[in-house]
Order: sequence, then C-alpha cells, then structure tokens
Amino acid sequence: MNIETIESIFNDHEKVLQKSRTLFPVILDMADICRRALAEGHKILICGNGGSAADAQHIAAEFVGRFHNERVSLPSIALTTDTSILTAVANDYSYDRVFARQVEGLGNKGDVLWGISTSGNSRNVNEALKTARQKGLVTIGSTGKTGGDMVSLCDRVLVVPDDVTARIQEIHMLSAHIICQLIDDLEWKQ
Ligand SMILES: O=C(CO)[C@@H](O)[C@H](O)[C@H](O)[C@H](O)COP(=O)(O)O
Ligand SMILES: [Zn+2]
Repeated sequence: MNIETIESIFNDHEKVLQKSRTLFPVILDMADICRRALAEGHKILICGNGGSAADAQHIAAEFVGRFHNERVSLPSIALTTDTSILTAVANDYSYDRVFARQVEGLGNKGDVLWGISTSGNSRNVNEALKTARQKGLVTIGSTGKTGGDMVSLCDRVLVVPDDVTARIQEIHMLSAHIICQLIDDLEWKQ
C-alpha cells in the first residue's frame, strides 16, 4: 500500500477523462432523449450489474428526488432494487431475464431504457434492451471497452474509450451527472 498507487490511479483517471471529451455529443443526445421522454410524460428505466446497479439507483434517485434545483419529481425506476422481483425472476426463469421481465411489466412505448454495462456484454442488460425495443421504448446505453453487444441494441450509446472497468464506471457517473444537470437546467412546470 503506497502513495504511488494512488498517484497512478489519479493519472489513469485523468487520461481517460481527457480521451472522453470525444463523448460530449453523445452525452448531449442522451440528455435530449431523456428530456423529450420526460416532457411527454414518459419515464426512464435504468439497469446494470454490480457497480452499474449502484449507478442505476443513483441516477433514478437524482430524477425522482432532486439533483440540484428545486423542480417536480421526474419519473424514473432502477430495475435493480426489488429483491423479491429479482429473486423470483432469477429463480423461476433465469438471471438473464431479471431486467427484461421488468421491462415487460413496467415499460411503455415512449419510455427510455438506459442500460449500463462496462463490457456491453451483460446478458441481462442486453435482454432488457431487446425487450425494450420490441415494446417501442427508446434505448440508450453507457458502456466501454469495445461496447460489446450493447452497441447494436441502443439508439444512442456512450462508449468510454478505455478497458478498465473502474475507470469506465467513473466516466459513466460523471456523464450521468452531466445529463442530470442538463435536465435540471430546463423549465419544469411545478
Ligand atoms: O463495480 C465493479 C467493479 O468496479 C463490479 O461490481 C462490476 O460492476 C461487476 O463485476 C459487474 O458484474 C460487471 O458487469 P459489466 O459492467 O460488464 O456489465
Ligand atoms: Zn466498483
């Protein structure tokens, strides 16, 4: 355990942050997709595994609670939080269906499904994106590495140009906070 490790991770983070400046247009488009859906009375469903499950919950909380400004609550559901649903669907169907099944039950045409996966190859996230498309939801994704199978399942996708899961997740949450800020800056009627 030493200071050099900390410095090296800070340096890696800075490099990924610099490379990720190419993502500005995608971040803007993802914010606009969310804005349009919310303005038309639709909701944002979000899913991911592990750290990305935590990100899904974090983002949904920014929409439903508040980010920075005082505004109306904006409808968003993290599909990662209900342990009864998650365990029942994993037990009775398979873990690959835990998010897709919730999209079947909760998703409506015009809603947004936001999948988060650093590899882009988490089967449960990609199954949810497929189901979302079948039901007429708009699909967006946050990924990294090669983007995996997720890329072809999303209407707009943010691929962090790096291979390290933790560094990718850091840019995912930075871009999610920027999307929340862009949405917060709009006029929402009380
Ligand atoms: O948070 C981390 C690593 O930083 C882990 O919990 C990580 O999210 C898990 O290994 C996930 O299962 C990885 O899945 P994915 O990002 O490839 O979809
Ligand atoms: Zn982590």
